Amino acid sequence: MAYEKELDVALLAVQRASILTRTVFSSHTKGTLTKSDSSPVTIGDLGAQALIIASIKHAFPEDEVVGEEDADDLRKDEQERTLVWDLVQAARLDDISAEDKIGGPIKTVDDMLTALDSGRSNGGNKGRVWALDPIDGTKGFLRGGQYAVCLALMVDGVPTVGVIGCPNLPIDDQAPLDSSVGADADDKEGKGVLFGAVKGEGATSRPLSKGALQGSKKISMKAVPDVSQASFCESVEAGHSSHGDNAAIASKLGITKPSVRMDSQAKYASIARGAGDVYLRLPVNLRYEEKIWDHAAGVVLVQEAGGEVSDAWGKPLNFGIGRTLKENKGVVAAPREIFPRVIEVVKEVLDVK
Ligand SMILES: Nc1ncnc2c1ncn2[C@@H]1O[C@H](COP(=O)(O)OS(=O)(=O)O)[C@@H](OP(=O)(O)O)[C@H]1O
Ligand SMILES: [Mg+2]
Ligand SMILES: [Mg+2]
Ligand SMILES: [Mg+2]
Repeated sequence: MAYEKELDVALLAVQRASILTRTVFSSHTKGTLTKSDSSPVTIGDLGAQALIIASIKHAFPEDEVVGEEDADDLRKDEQERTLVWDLVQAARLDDISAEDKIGGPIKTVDDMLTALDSGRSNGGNKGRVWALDPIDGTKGFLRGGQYAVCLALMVDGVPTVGVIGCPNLPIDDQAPLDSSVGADADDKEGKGVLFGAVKGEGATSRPLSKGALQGSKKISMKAVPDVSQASFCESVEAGHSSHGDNAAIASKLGITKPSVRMDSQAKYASIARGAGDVYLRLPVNLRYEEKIWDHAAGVVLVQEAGGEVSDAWGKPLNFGIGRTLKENKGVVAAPREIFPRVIEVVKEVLDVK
């Protein structure tokens, strides 16, 4: 299979980082700081980024990484640095050969900071670049909702390998998708899914474990013969996606089921496994540039599960022009057969604004 080693390393790296994020999710100490754009970042985001970049750099030293976070805060704040270091040391896969494939534990605090700081690539459309969101849906992570650990390899600007760890999603791909999935989520028994996909090779899900990779199953989007029966997912935060426009689109499509609101790329994963059908992310503020790490892994998953993804005007997402999708506004994802109808209605709603 193409990109077999890349997929293997990405799955193990995300699995190990999820051990760390789960520790923080269930702890009172989340070490939350506020970033310059007033969004939150926690010791979970920082620790997960350090672990994943260390894994990638061990297996593929020449590859570049576009990561959401950096080490600036930890270099200044000794208390926060110690909290993250303790977490990073404790997060280990309990299968030694799996742990070896991703380089084993990070050796020193300096190595941790170097790894965390190695996600500053500007991306582009040449060569191999990983897009990393160590915790996507940080607000959901803090609120007790869905969050996801997301990693994608882009080759010449094209998302090619995508891995998403969702510690709070039910393992069962067919579990019904309703508002309870997005709210008051937990990572207890029966929860925790690791999704993977390679361009041209299909998409899979398996339980998130603490050891070697186990039991993968092929996933695919659900057939939707009647678009009015579709269910759609959207962001929890009204500032990230226009709930009003999303509702107008659903209504024009004849959809009567209420939307399922959940944080993070768990939305892409949920439609890719056929639990939901459509993901609508209509822009609220046209000046906002979507970040490549918020979409790259989810896009591979949906495409490989039988879906299509574009921006709100039906334009393909361009991942090869830097750290953001500056040529695109909004995101729409749906099964291939109903995608043209969904985009038609999205455009109608946007045109009358
Ligand atoms: N204004 C605006 N518009 C659109 N998107 C934004 C905006 N501000 C932030 N972000 C990004 O949204 C990421 C989380 O997206 P979600 O779909 O999970 O949103 S939500 O948490 O359900 O509200 C979130 O990712 P994380 O920071 O990784 O949590 C942000 O990168
Ligand atoms: Mg994100
Ligand atoms: Mg994030
Ligand atoms: Mg963030």
